[in-house]
Amino acid sequence: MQPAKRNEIKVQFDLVTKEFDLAKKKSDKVKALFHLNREEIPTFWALKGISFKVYSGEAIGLIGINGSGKSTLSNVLSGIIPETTGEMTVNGETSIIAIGAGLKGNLTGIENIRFKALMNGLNEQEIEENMNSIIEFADLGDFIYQPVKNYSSGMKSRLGFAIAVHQDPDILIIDEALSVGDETFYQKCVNKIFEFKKQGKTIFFVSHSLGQIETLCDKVVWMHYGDMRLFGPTNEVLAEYRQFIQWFKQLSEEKKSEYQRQEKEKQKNFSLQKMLEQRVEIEQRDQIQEVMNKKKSSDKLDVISKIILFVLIVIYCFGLLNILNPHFVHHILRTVHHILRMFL
Ligand SMILES: Nc1ncnc2c1ncn2[C@@H]1O[C@H](COP(=O)(O)OP(=O)(O)OP(=O)(O)O)[C@@H](O)[C@H]1O
Repeated sequence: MQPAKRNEIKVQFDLVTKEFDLAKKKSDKVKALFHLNREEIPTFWALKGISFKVYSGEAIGLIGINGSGKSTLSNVLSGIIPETTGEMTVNGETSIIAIGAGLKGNLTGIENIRFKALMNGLNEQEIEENMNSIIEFADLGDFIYQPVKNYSSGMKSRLGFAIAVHQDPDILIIDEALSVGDETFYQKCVNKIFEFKKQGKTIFFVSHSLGQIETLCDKVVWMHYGDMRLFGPTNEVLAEYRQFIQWFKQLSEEKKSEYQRQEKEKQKNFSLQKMLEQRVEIEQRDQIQEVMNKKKSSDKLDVISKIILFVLIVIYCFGLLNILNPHFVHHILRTVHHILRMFL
C-alpha cells in the first residue's frame, strides 16, 4: 500500500451538525414521520456546527467533559451514524475502535475476526493469511474460542484493536478503547499508533487521559456541549482545558448542575438557521476587514508616491533656479556641502 502524501487533507468538517430526537416512544417517531403528532418531538443537538481540517500523518486528540460530543463526532466521522447537516470530506477508509463496538456478543473471538473480515470484502485466503497475526496481536489465549459476551471490557478492547489495525485503515478512530487495557497492551497499541503515523495515516484519539493525549497527539479538538471550543496544538489546547477543569471543579455541586443544565438547554434550543446567519455575518465582516486591509496598504503606497513626487518637484525647482540664477544655486550647493562635511 502506498503511504499517504504528507499535508494531504484527510478529514474536513464544514459546519457539521448532529441532531438527535428525544422521542420517548418509537411510535412517536413513526407518527412524526407522517406528521401525525400534534406536538413536535423535542430534539437535542449533540454537534452544533463543527469545522476543522486534518492532514495525513496527524494524530488528533478529542477531549471534553462527559456528554460533550466526542463519541458522536467519532461515530459521524466513521460513518456509524449520519450527520444531520454540514459537509464532511473523508479521504480514505476509516476504522473505529470503541469498547466492544461492532463485536457480536454471541460469536467467539475467531468468529468475530472472520465476520469483520468478510464484511470488509476479504476472501477466505486473505482471512487465513491475517488470522494468526490478529490472534497474536490480541493475545487473548484460549479466550479467542469463547463468545465475546464472556469477555471483560479490556479483552473486548484488545480484540477490537487487533481487528481494526489489521484492516489497515487510512483513518483510525480510537474511542476510549485504550483506557481499559493493561500497561503491556497499551504500549503495544502506542507503538502501532506511531507506526501508523509514520506511514502517513491519520489517527483520532478520544480519551479522558490527558497524559495519553499528550503522548500521542499533535493537535487536539476540545468538544464542549456540542461546540468545538478549541482546536490547535496539543500543549495550547490542554493548557486551556486544564484551566477550565480547575474552574469547573471549584464550583459548588449546585453551580455545576446549573452550568450543565444551562448548556444542555442551549443544545435543545440550538437553531441551525441562526448559526448559519451568524456565519454569514462573520464571513461578511471578514470580507470587509480584508478590503480595509487592502485599502490601508494602498494608502501606504500613496504616501510613498507623495514622497517621490515631492523629491521630483524639488529637483525640478533646482533645475529651473540653476537656469535663472546659477550663482545662487552654486552658493546653496556649497553651503550644503560645508554642512555635510561638518557632520560626516
Ligand atoms: N442516540 C442518542 N439520542 C439522544 N441523545 C444522544 C444520543 N447519543 C448521544 N446523545 C447525547 O449527545 C450528547 C453527546 O454524547 P457523546 O456520547 O457524544 O458524549 P461524549 O463526549 O462521548 O461523552 P463521554 O465522555 O461520557 O463518553 C450527550 O448529551 C448524549 O446524551
